[in-house]
Amino acid sequence: MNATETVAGSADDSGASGQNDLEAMLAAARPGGDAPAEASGQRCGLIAIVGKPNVGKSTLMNALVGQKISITSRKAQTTRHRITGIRTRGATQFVFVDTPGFQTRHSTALNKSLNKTVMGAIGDVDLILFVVEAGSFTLADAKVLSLFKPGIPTLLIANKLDTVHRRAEIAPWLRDMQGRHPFAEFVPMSAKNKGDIERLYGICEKYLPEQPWWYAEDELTDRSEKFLASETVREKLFRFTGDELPYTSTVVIDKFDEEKSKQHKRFIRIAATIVVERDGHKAMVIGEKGERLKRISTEARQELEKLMDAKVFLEVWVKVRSGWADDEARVRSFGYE
Ligand SMILES: Nc1nc2c(ncn2[C@@H]2O[C@H](COP(=O)(O)OP(=O)(O)OP(=O)(O)O)[C@@H](O)[C@H]2O)c(=O)[nH]1
Repeated sequence: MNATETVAGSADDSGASGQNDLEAMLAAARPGGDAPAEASGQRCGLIAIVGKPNVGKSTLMNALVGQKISITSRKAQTTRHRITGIRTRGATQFVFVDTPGFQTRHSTALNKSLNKTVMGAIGDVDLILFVVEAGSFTLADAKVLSLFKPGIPTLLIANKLDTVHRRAEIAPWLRDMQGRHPFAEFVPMSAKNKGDIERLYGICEKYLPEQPWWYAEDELTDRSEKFLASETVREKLFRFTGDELPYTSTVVIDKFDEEKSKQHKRFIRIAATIVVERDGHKAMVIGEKGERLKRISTEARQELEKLMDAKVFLEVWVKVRSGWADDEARVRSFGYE
């Protein structure tokens, strides 16, 4: 067993905003298709970042991908996994796959679907980054860990090391962790520390197989623009409602049409529906005199215009679907299966 004792410095502010990713579970097909021609010395592989909610997965993902994910590719989805980010450094292409926050507390149909997606996402990756908070291991962490199939190299990412004031306590904790799973390596670090992120690339690299890259060097994501639209509205929804709104609220894109325009290079018309569970939630989203909904749509539109380099017309509706998180058929109809 190889313990990589990395002691991080203090956190800086480079961590990007956390992204909750409930929408990230639409399956597709495996990479391949238009892969670049054979190239010697190249490495490329799939990496899943997995862990219970709030351990810093999104922060880590954003730090590893290097910048806010933007649309760079309009080609059809060619991966079975949902690719969150692609980063090419030197001879290695790191392809990060998405795993929704693992939910252990509730067991609605939505959560069952989420958990299935987590298992699907990590079944055939090349490397798993199992993220926990340094010095802590709870039942929820154990539940996530219990899903891992043997044989896939797994790094224990002991994140938020900057919040651990007594570093001496980490060594016995790491020894305890050794007994819990045959981890390939231990990486105590802070997702907010640039030096740690650099070191992590070096560690991950050797677990990725030698094979030609799947994507062009400058591609960052292969998510569709429609998906990006729903995610952007969702991000603004949660930003402006804070913790008040339950995570079961979601965003459905009803219309996504690119139209011809004389004035604009690209003109995209989008209709989105925010689906909430109760009338009270609907009122919360709409806000006083519609102010909150207006802010959500304005900010989402402005961001989408930048991301897609287009003029965007965005309409956002709010609908109440009571109990939808418990209704399996409905969860499927929203594309979560
Ligand atoms: N101090 C410190 N805080 C961190 C670090 N990494 C993440 N955080 C914070 O931890 C909180 C949760 O981070 P996220 O990246 O949203 O966590 P997540 O695991 O993606 O959470 P879910 O989306 O709920 O699954 C945020 O407030 C982050 O700023 C770190 O290395 N040090």
